[in-house]
Formats: sequence, structure tokens, C-alpha cells
Amino acid sequence: MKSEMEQDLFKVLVTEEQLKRRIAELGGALYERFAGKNPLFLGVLKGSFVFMADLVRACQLKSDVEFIAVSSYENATVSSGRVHINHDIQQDISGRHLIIVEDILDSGNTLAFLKDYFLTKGAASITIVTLLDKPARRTKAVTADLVGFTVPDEFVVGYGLDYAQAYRNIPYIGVLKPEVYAGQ
Ligand SMILES: O=P(O)(O)OC[C@H]1O[C@H](OP(=O)(O)OP(=O)(O)O)[C@H](O)[C@@H]1O
Ligand code: HPA
Repeated sequence: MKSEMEQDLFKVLVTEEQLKRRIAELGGALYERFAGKNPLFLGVLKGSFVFMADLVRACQLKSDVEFIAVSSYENATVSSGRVHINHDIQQDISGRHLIIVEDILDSGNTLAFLKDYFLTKGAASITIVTLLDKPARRTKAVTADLVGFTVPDEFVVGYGLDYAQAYRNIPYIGVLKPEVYAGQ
């Protein structure tokens, strides 16, 4: 029997197997770039929490982890354009090589904001890793250094990504049935 979340799904875009394989590749690429450099993995909450957990374990670098929580979607499927910091980082990042870990690069508002924010705080370098890239929706000129999958212009959920805070615990990436958004 389908779970209550699966009943809301219209289709699967990226399977668990595809995620696992690609994240192993991303981990390997990061290892080659950062071995010996003690980078700081900086996860962007909430969406990146699942990807971050798998990525750091796929990349056996000597490194530490930090998190910032920001939001801009306010229960909608389009960005409000205003990025709020809900919980800031807890350590000095000046002189550090940052690996920003995102679940999705969509309009670019969040990563454009965070790049400026961390450069102002004195990061030595910033590398952006995003699990998903949705270039069709971009309004800010920001690109990722490493991308897991490029996705079409559809609102996606699962593997950390939400709609109205739900569906983050689906273990793959999918698209919801249109009626789930009815009334938005
Ligand atoms: O490129 P953008 O259009 O800025 O979209 C990407 C951001 O949107 C989502 O976060 P959201 O604001 O929904 O907060 P959440 O991570 O807590 O779900 C996602 O996790 C990214 O951080
Ligand atoms: O397609 C998306 N799904 C979930 N959260 C998001 N934040 C930006 N784009 C998306």
C-alpha cells in the first residue's frame, strides 16, 4: 500500500539509487579538490539536512561541519525574494575554505545572498555544491561549482525538500500532484 505522502506524488524525478551513485561521485570530486585543506562544510537548513548527512560521509576529508538556517519561500512554490536568517553560524569563518551545501539552486536568491554574506565575513574561498539545479527559474546570476542533477521547471519535494514544510522525509525526489497545491 502507498504511504500517505506517496499518494500525493505525481511522479518520481530522481530515484534513491541515482541519488546514492551521484552523491558518491560528488564526494570523490570534493575529496580531490580539498584534501589537505581542512575545508568547512556549511549546510543551508532546513532543506540540505539529508543531502549534507550523506555528502559528508561520501567524502572522507578531514573537515568540520557548520549550519546556517535561512528561508524565503513562506509556504509557496515561488521565492518571496526576501532571505531571512533564522539561525546564524556559530563560529568565525574568516580564512576558511567554505563548501556551501544546498539542496536546490532555483531563483538564486538564497545563494546570491549567502555568497555575499560569507565573503563579508572573510571566507578564504567559497565552493557551492547543490544537489539540484533548476536553471529555468534563475533570476540572480549565481552558478554552482558542483551539481548533482539538473531538474526541469517543476516544484520538487523529497530528500530534504519540502512543500509547506512537509515531504522532506521522502527518500527520493518527486513532483506532487497539482491538486496538492490547490488553494495556494
Ligand atoms: O534559489 P532559491 O529560489 O533561493 O531557492 C533555494 C532555496 O529555497 C529552499 O529553501 P527555503 O527558503 O524553502 O527554506 P527551507 O530550506 O527551510 O525549506 C531551498 O532549501 C534553498 O535554500
Ligand atoms: O522546487 C523546489 N522544491 C522545494 N523547495 C524549493 N526551494 C526552491 N525551489 C524548490
